[in-house]
Amino acid sequence: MAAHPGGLTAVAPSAVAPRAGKAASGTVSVRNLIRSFGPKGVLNGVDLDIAPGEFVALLGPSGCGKSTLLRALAGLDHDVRGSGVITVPERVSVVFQDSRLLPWDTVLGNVTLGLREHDAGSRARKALAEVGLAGRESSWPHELSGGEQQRVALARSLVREPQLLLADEPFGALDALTRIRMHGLLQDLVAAHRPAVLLVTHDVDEAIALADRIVVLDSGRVARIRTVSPDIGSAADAAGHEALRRDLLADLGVVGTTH
Ligand SMILES: Nc1ncnc2c1ncn2[C@@H]1O[C@H](COP(=O)(O)OP(=O)(O)OP(=O)(O)O)[C@@H](O)[C@H]1O
Repeated sequence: MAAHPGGLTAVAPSAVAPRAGKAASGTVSVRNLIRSFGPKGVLNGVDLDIAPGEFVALLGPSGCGKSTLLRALAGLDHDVRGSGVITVPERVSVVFQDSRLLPWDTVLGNVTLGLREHDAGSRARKALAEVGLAGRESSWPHELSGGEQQRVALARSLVREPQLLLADEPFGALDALTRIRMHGLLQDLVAAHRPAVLLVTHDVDEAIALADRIVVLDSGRVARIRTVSPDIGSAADAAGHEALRRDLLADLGVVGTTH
């Protein structure tokens, strides 16, 4: 196991740094993860496993710690108090709600950013074609719509062939129609590249549409794990879809809601 690039550091003598390592197998494992910002406890003993190629959605009320968990897996937070053990694969990519493209570089430049391989350009062009942006390599980020910018962000993530894709509300800022299109695109990309995925979302329907398993976080702990049947999207299982939706809304404390 190697050290986590994010440096999961303990700053208080009473806190033990979350230990992090890399799993060659591509497995994700979180054990008894505790995290706090100042006096505020955010994650209070999270256990989570994600198998290679598995798609897990993370739902939970606002402020329950979803992004904190994702950031812990990404190794993004520094000077944070906590303890626990995190194991992630070697290659991890992250996408956020905003595309975080560099405004001073072209679409192609953004996708190849940091890639040193001699074939980076051709791989980036292929990734852009996969997300439906062939021919837009020379465009600047400001010339793209919000949905197109998120497509570039997805291409930038996938060109690195991640074993784990961490996605923090990647479609949260998009309109409903673009969002549905992006769901289809993400499904195609995941089927082609087979990364494990952890998707943070507020959207129950998005979670049901995309995930193999849905983890509900509450008060910094895993409150519920629900498996999504592969048939759930089919017309034949409309009742199953509705029942799962109802159960998840109840998990989230939303009762008596049908839509
Ligand atoms: N860097 C930080 N410094 C201080 N407090 C933080 C920091 N990051 C997160 N928090 C706090 O931790 C708690 C959990 O935040 P987090 O963003 O993980 O929640 P979330 O479930 O993703 O919320 P939302 O659904 O609203 O995005 C919040 O109360 C937040 O204010």
